[in-house]
Amino acid sequence: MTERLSNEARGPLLDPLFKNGWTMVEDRDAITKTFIFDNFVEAFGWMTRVAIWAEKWDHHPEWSNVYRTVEVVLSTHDVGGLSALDAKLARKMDAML
Ligand SMILES: C[C@H](O)[C@H](O)[C@H]1CNC2=NC(N)=NC(=O)C2=N1
Repeated sequence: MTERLSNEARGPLLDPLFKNGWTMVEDRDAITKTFIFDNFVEAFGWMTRVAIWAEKWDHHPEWSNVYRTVEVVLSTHDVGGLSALDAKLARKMDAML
């Protein structure tokens, strides 16, 4: 069962991500990061690899791509805010760079 992150759970899950370039979205319980690649093929290839995990975990990013830049926002729509799944997907995105 996915649930919104408690205050106690946030530090351990989110602080490592904040150290890695993720930030909170203003006025929303969501995290965001902008990834810049060498070129479009690198950007889209990374998105494709991430998409396979997103589908496997049934947890999907909000993201947009312009040329070699990918802007990502992660939040759990079913609970109206951040859950452990967002931290898990963020870690996978960083690991797949
Ligand atoms: C029915 C399906 O399992 C849900 O709608 C899933 C799909 N992907 C999802 N992705 C995200 N980011 N949040 C969700 O709450 C979510 N829910």
